[in-house]
Amino acid sequence: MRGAAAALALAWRAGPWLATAFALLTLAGAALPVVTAWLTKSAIDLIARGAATAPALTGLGTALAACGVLAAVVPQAARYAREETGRRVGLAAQDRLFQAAERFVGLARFEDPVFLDRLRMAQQHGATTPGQVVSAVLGIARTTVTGAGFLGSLLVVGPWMAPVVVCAAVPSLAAELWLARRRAAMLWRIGPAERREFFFRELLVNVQAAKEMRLFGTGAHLRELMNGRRRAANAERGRTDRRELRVQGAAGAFGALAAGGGLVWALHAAAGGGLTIGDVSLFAAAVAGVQGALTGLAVEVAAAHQQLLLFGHYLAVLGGEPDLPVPPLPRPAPPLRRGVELRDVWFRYSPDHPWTLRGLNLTIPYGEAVGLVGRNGAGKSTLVKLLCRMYDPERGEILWDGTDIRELDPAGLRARIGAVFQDYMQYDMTAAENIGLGDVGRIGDRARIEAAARGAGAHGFVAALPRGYDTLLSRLFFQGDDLGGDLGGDPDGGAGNGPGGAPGTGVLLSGGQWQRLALARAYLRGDRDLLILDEPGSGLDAEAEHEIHAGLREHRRGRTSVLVSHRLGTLRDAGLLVVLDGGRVAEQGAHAELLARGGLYAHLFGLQAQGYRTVEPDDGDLAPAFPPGAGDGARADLPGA
Ligand SMILES: Nc1ncnc2c1ncn2[C@@H]1O[C@H](COP(=O)(O)OP(=O)(O)OP(=O)(O)O)[C@@H](O)[C@H]1O
Repeated sequence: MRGAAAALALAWRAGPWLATAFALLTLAGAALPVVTAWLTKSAIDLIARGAATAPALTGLGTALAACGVLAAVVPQAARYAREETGRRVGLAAQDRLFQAAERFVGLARFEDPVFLDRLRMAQQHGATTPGQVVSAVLGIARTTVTGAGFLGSLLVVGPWMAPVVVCAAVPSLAAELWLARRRAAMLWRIGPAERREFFFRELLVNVQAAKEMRLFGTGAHLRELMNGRRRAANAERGRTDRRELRVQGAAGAFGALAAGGGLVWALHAAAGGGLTIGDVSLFAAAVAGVQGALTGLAVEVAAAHQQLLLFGHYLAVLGGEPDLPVPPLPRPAPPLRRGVELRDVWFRYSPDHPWTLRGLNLTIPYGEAVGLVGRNGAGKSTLVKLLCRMYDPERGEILWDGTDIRELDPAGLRARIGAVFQDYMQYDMTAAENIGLGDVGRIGDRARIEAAARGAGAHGFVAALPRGYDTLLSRLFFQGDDLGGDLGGDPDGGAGNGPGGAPGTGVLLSGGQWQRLALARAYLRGDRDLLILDEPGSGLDAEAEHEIHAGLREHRRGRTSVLVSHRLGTLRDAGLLVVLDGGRVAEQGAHAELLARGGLYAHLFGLQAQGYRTVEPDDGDLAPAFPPGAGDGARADLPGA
């Protein structure tokens, strides 16, 4: 009932007038068959009794014709009202669903397969169920009106037949409800297989996957994995369909036998003079009408029941518990004045995963450029995500100027942070939008976007694109064929970039160019209190890396920032270098201090520097160019020096 009320409320809010019109048209359509049957009976009886006068026949004929016209028009109008209601409800339901998904503060929900299955069901059924429930409720009302009308007629013509016909339909109703529950359970059961099938389906047409698929010849293998999921899901669906066939067939045959028996009685009664010919016509229409109505009722109730069971997933997502606790009245995140401190932070991605951070203690002082270093898997990106509160530590705390970030408004905290993630996004949108999404409040501010692009070394190649900043960075769509319009929009309002204003194709960027755009996106938020850059230069050529890190050094001066990089040369002048190992801070200090200490940093730095040596081993210099403790003497050989 809660689901039905929620679905109906959604439909009502989406368009009260439309919903009312839909209801009235449906009820009018329901009354028409009963009125038509009575008019037909009256006409037949008048003619059979020889009492038909011309005006009476004209009146009845005109009324029947009017019913015919209405019967032709009303269902069309009702269908339009239903479709329009469905469209509006679909939009409202989709918007509410994605708002709800956005309300989850962190990332954990999106890594939980049960939640993802539920989200898929919610997406599939959230948009359509409310419209279908409205249809079903009105369908129930329609069949009830039609059924009640015919049942009344049956009571007049053959009173004992009415309960028989009703009882004959009861098994059908019970069977439909049982089947609906089984079908909803089956859809939930096959959800994971269908989600995997969807994954393989997307993979098979994904341009990035296409390269490896062609080279490694994995297409057939992946296709088989996809088909296997479809076969398994089809087998379950087939089993359900066969069960429905058996159960519905038996219930239908039972009802038909009852109706057939009644018809035999009516024919005998008419032959014996107990019923008029008009009565027989009305009786046949009434039996068919009541049975049709009851079967329709069973189907509508069952469909609504099934939809509501599935709609439960939509409501579960909407009313889902927050993934990370937020106090009812969170404090606004204040401007950073002292720094961010991680105190004895323990974190693992779930209780099934090993600890990623194990009692990590670290202070990021205000105004300091911090460099974060460590082997693959040491936990650097995890630390970055915790700083943005994508997850909460299981033990310990993260303090923003002394306040636990769990007490702060998450949106307010994030508004104070600018970041480039290691797995940054490449949006299939225009270059301006790709940068502007860093700060949607300024997405139309072309001057700021250009300034951010210049800072990230992206302005040159963006300006040289066919439509400059308005060039679509995608080959998935045509430029200018978007009915909804671009977010950042062309200030001149131009449409396509093809010849004659026709839609043109977009452009693809290189890996390093994408990376510079991601950096520009972060620069658009460059005035934020904390700047986090996770491997911002990994795809850049040597020249670009040098140029960008010089810009970054300038940008980070006096700002609180964390830069993660494996290219240790780019971090050497960070005020504080922090080395992570085994989920803890293994060492920290300035470059020279760490080299002198001869620990992990010195080891990694030495290995990397060896690769940049200009002196060949044959020259007698077999030792690493930067042995532990070599200090600044070897600096000249390193890029970014
Ligand atoms: N979303 C996740 N779910 C489960 N485990 C994860 C997740 N993300 C990372 N991990 C695990 O956490 C550990 C630390 O990963 P993280 O990405 O923080 O390392 P990193 O230091 O940034 O490594 P790299 O230098 O390779 O980027 C790894 O063992 C990884 O498998």
